[in-house]
This record gives sequence, C-alpha cells and structure tokens, in this order.
Amino acid sequence: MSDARPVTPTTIAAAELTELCRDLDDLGVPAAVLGRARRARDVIAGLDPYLDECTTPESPALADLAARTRSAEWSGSTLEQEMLSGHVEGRFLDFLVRMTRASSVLEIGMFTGYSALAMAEALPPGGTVVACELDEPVAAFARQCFDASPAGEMIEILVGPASESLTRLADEGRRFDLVFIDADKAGYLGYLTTLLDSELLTPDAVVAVDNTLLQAEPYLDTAMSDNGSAIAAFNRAVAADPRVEQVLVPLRDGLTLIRRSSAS
Ligand SMILES: C[S@@+](CC[C@H](N)C(=O)[O-])C[C@H]1O[C@@H](n2cnc3c(N)ncnc32)[C@H](O)[C@@H]1O
Repeated sequence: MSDARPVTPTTIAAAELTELCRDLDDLGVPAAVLGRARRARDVIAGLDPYLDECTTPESPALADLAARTRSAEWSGSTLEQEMLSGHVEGRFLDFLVRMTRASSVLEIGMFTGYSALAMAEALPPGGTVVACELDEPVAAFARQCFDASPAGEMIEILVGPASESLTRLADEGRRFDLVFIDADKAGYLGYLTTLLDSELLTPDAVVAVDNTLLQAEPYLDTAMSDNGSAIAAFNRAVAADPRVEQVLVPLRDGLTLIRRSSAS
C-alpha cells in the first residue's frame, strides 16, 4: 500500500503550490511574496480536509471498504487505490439517490464498490444497484465487502465489458432512475449514447458522470493524455447535445449531472 497520489485539480494544485513555496523559500524571495504563495497553498490544501470535516461521516461498512482498498496490493494491476471515489463523493451520491427518489440505480465501473455501496445505503426497501465491472478479481473483492453489510444485498454485480452489460439490460427491459458512469473514459460517450438511445432510463432519470475535470487536463493548455482527450471530447459532445441539460460540479475530479432536456 502507498499514500494516495494527487489525482484531482485541487490536490494537484495543492502539491504544486507546496513545491512552489519551498522553491520560493530557497530563493529567498521577499517575505510578502512568500506569504502570498503560502496563503494560496493553504486555501487549496485546506479545502478537501474541510469538506471531509463538514460532511456527514461515512458508515462503518464504507469506512471498512475504503480501508481494505487502501491496504490491498495494487502494484502490477491496472487498477489503483486512487480510483475509489470516497467519503464526500459517496455522500453526494447518497444525496442524489434520495433527492431523485431513485429505487433502481445503475453503476458503470464499480472497482472495489465504494460508490455502489454508498448508493445502496440510500435506497428505499426493495431498491437495487446494478453495478457493472470488467475486472473479475476486483468484483470478487467488492462482493466480499458487500457481504459484510446489509445494504450490500441490494447490489447486483455484472462482470464483463459494460457495453455488453448495457445491451443485456436493455434487452431484459431493465430501467434506471439514476446512472453513475465511472469506468473507462474512452467509453463514456458510448455509454451515454446507449442510455439516451435506449429505454434504459426512466423519464426523469439523472446520469452522473465522474472525472469530467480529469485532473484539469481539458481546460489546461498542455498536452493531453488519452483519458484527457476522451473527457474533453465527452464534455464537448454533452454541451452540444440539445437532448440534454447538464451541470459540471467541481467535486473531487469533476462530476457532471445530466438529464433529458425539459424542451426535448
Ligand atoms: C474509477 S474505477 C471506479 C470507482 C468506483 N466507482 C468507486 O467509486 O470506487 C473504474 C472501474 O471501471 C472498470 N472498468 C474499466 N473499463 C470497463 C469496462 N469497459 N466495463 C466495465 N468496467 C470497466 C475498471 O476495472 C475499474 O474498476
């Protein structure tokens, strides 16, 4: 297990500003300049801890799942502990489930199951989360965590490529009030297109899409990674699609909420 590396605009900026303050100190810049740099660092570095402090604590089951994820060995895997959404985003998803009165939730990209369990805990009796995950071992890891929690019984895991799972769910006539997309970034636009073109969404369904700020890449004037390009293209496509209305919330690495346009 290693310490989590910065993977959100806020934590990346905090790490940069910490380095900058060190460099400015070494260079012996005037105290007023160093003071302003430190103030900027403190504003950014203090944000996430303050959000944590002001947000209702996570359940013991979620805290346990997060701890198990942090202490697992991820080296040699394409998966990493930083993929876990975590406390504040989990609580936000819990609010979304309750505010939309969702009883049927779909997750695309489950990892060790933090967001799936956070949403399951907010469901009414009889509700379900269908969670799609490509990686068989991580799905088994999540199942073990779910088995330790009553809300875990409400989660149905579909292992395999999410595009195939979506086709199967559509063929079965399944419908969802809330969808959380958090899988391969190159697949995002295809998942949203399938959701909008099929009967998978209930009329007032909300689609929440994670990592739409992708470590600030889409709005920085620097070379983009493949994931950055995929998210930039996704954000442009959503903004240009008259069928939907959306808001990009700067929560963690960016979370876009999408619904069918009231005019469509
Ligand atoms: C960022 S993680 C999900 C984090 C999780 N939602 C949470 O909050 O803890 C992305 C997950 O999507 C999965 N994934 C990637 N490509 C996929 C695909 N084509 N179909 C289904 N799952 C996929 C990965 O294996 C990984 O576990």
